[in-house]
Amino acid sequence: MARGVGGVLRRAYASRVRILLSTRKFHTFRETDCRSLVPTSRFSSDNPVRIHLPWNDYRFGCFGFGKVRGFSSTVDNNGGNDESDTEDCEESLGSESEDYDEEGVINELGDVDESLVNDSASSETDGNNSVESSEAARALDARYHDRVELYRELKGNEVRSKLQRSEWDTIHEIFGFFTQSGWAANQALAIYIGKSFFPTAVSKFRDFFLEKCKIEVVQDLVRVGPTDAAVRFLFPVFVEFCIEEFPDEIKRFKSVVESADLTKPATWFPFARAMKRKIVYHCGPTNSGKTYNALQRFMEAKNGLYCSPLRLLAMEVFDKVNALGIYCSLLTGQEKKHVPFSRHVSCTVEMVSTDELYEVAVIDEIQMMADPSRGHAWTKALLGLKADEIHLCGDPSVLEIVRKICADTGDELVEEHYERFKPLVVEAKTLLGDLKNVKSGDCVVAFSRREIFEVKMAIEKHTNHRCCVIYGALPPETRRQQANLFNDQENEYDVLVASDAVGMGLNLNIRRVVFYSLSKYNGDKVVPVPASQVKQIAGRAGRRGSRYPDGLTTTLHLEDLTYLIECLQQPFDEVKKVGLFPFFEQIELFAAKVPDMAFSKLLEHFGKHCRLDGSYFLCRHDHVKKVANMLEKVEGLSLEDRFNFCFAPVNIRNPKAMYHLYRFASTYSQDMPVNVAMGMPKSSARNDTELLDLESRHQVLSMYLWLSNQFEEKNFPFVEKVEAMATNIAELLGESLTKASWKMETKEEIIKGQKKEDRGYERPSSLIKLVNKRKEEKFGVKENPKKVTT
Ligand SMILES: Nc1ncnc2c1ncn2[C@@H]1O[C@H](COP(=O)(O)OP(=O)(O)OP(=O)(O)O)[C@@H](O)[C@H]1O
Ligand SMILES: [Mg+2]
Repeated sequence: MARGVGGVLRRAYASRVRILLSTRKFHTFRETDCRSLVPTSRFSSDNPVRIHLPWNDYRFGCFGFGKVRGFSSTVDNNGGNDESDTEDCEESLGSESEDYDEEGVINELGDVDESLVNDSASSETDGNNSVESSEAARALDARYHDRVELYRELKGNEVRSKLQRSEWDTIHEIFGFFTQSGWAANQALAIYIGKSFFPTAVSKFRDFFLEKCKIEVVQDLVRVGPTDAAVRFLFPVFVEFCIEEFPDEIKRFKSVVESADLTKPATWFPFARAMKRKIVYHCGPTNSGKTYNALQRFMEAKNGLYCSPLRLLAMEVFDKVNALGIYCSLLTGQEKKHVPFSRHVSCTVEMVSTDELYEVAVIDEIQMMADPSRGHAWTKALLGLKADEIHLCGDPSVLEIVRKICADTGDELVEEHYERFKPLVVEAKTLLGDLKNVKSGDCVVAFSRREIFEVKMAIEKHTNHRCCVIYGALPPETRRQQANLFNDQENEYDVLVASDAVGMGLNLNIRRVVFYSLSKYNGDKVVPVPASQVKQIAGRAGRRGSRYPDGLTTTLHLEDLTYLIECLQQPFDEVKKVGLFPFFEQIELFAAKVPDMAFSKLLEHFGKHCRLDGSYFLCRHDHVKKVANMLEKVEGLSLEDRFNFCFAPVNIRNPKAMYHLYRFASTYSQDMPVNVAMGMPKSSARNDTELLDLESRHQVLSMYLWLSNQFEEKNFPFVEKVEAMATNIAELLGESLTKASWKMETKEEIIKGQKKEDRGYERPSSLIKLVNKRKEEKFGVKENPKKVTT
C-alpha cells in the first residue's frame, strides 16, 4: 500500500480514537455494550494494545497505532507487501456453518498460526493495475476519511443498490480477500473477535454492506479491487459493525481470553509486593562459592528457606546445616522431615511456600528460571517469596532479566560477582579414544543410561578401576550412596561414570571430567550438548575443599576436543524470557468459561489462549497432557484432583509407572484407600532388566509418596510401609550398582532373549555413526564403522 494511503488511514484511525475518547457516551456505556468491553487504553496512541499471546508479543495494534507489522508498515516501511500467505487461511467467506467448531469458542484465538499473522492482503496485483488500484485507494480514503460516519450512513440507508454482475463479483472477491487477511484477523482480536468467529463476522458484514451500501462507494471500492488497501479501508467500518452486532460473542470471547491472563505475574503475590525485599544475586561460574556464601547468610538468619533444584542437593544442605548445629527440616515432594525446634527449611524449589515469612531465603541455580519445563518454579519463588532477603545463586544468564523483574517489583537488587576459585584446565591430550586411559578421580560423563553402563563395564573389565554411577533415573538416596562411595578414599571405587545428573551444584571429589561424548538424544534426535550444560558439568572438576582443588576436563576422543573448548569459551547467553505456569485457581477459572472440556484439551487451550508479558513464556507441559489423556477414562475426579494427579512425577515412557498412576487415580476416584499392590524383590539385580525393574518400582513408590503429600491421609494411608519399601529398593539399587558386572544387552538380544558372543568393549553403534558422520562432514571421507576396542 502506498505511504499516502497509510497516512490517510492512520489519520482516520486517529480521528476514530479521538471520537471515542472525547465521547462521554464511551464512558457511560451499559455493561452489555461492547465498547465498554474494550479498555480505554486500547484507544490511546501512547498505549498500543498489548494482548500478549504465546506466539508473539506486542502483536496487536491499537487500531492502527500499535506495533502490528502490517499496519505500521503502511506508514513506515514498504507498504506491508513484503509477505504473502493468503493460501494459509483455513476458512473462507461463506462458511457460517463452520462458525464454531464442536468446542464452541475455544479455537477462536488459539489457532491463528504464524502464517496468518503475515499480512495476507499483500498480493496486490502488479504493474498498471497496482498503480490504478493505489490511486483509487487514495481517492477512496480521501472521500470517506471518517469511517465511523460512513458506517452510520450505511446503517441509515434503506435502499439497496443495484449492482452489475461484475461489481457483485468484485465485491465478493474483496470480502473473500478480507476473510483471508491475517492482518485483519489479528486486528479483530483487539476487539475480541476471535479467529474462528472472524469469517462469520466478515460474512455478516459483507451481507450488511451489500444490503446498505451506496452505489458510489461500491464503485469506488471495485476500482480498488481485492487488495490490502480495500481491506484496510473497510476495517474500521467492520469494527463499528462488529461492536454493534456481536456484543455477546465479543463478551464471551473476552472473558475466555481474560481468564487465561498470565500478564503481570508480579501482582499475583500482593504480600510479597507489600514488602521491601532485598535481593542479592550471587553471580558467577561454577565452583566460585556462590552457594557457600548464600548459605552463610541463611544459617545466620533467625529463620530461613533454602530452595534447591534437586532433591539430592536439598538433602545435602539439610545434612550440612544440621551437622553445623542449626536445626533444619527437609521438605521435598516425597518427604517431609520435620526437625523439632527447627526454624530453617531445606526444600526443593517446587515445594516453596509463598505463605510463610522468612528472614532469608536462598534460591539456588536461579538460571533455571529459563528451563522450558520447570522454569516456573524458580519464577514463582523469586516473585512470591515473603522474605526480607532473597539470595539468588546462579550464572550470569538471567542477571539482566532479574534486574528487570526487580525493577517491576520494586525490590532492591544487590549484585555480587564471583570468579572461579581456580581456573578449569582443558587437557589437550584427551583419552585418545581409549577408556584404558582413565585415572583415579575421573568422572566420565555420558548422556544415556545405556552408555553409562557400557562405559562402567568397559572400564572395570579393562582396567583396575572400579566405578560408581549416577544418573537421573536413580533415586536420590542411591545417587547419594554412589557419590559417597566415590568421595570416600577408603575403598576401591575411584572413578565415577555419570550423566548430566551430576551437573548441578553437587560437590564431588572429581579431579577430571572426561566427556565420553558431547552429543545427546533430545527425545527426537541426537544433538550437541548445549554449551551452558557442558560448562556446568565440566565445573564439577576441582572443587574448593575437595581432594582435587585443581580442575581438569577433557574428552574421550580428540575430535570432540574443539567443541569442548568452544563451549567453555562461550560467554553465557542472555536469557530473554523466563517460565510461568498457571496456578490451579487460574486453570479453574478458565475451565469455568469452557465447561465440559476434557482436562488435556483444557490445558492445551489454556496454552493457546493465555496472555503473557514479554519477559515470560508458558512452561511446556506435554507430559502433563499425556497423563491427563490417560486419566480421561477415570471418572469421578474433581478438576483439582485431576490437576494433582496430572502433575505427579511419572516417567511417561514407563508403562509400569503409568499403569500404577492410573490405578492410584481410579482407586482414589472410588474413595477407597490407595495401596501400592507391589511385591518386594528379595535380592539385588543380576542383570540390566532386573535393575530397570528396581528403578521403575522405586519410581512407583516415589509417586505414591508424592501423591500422599497432595491428598488426604485417609486416601493414601500406607505411607510408612511405602517409605520402608522405597528405602529398601534404594539400598538394593545401590548394592546392584556396586556389584554390577553384566554385559549390556542390545535391544535385539533383549527381544530374542539371547546373548551375542563376548567381543570386548565396543562403542555403541549410534555413537560410531555420529562420530563417522562428523568425520565425514569435516574431512569429506566416509569410513566404515570401526570397532574400537580398549
Ligand atoms: N569461603 C569458603 N571457605 C571454605 N570453603 C568454601 C568457601 N567458598 C566455597 N567453599 C567450598 O567450595 C566449594 C564450591 O563452592 P560452592 O558450592 O558455593 O560453589 P558454587 O559457585 O555454588 O558452584 P556451582 O555453580 O557448581 O553450584 C564447596 O565445597 C564449598 O564448600
Ligand atoms: Mg552452587
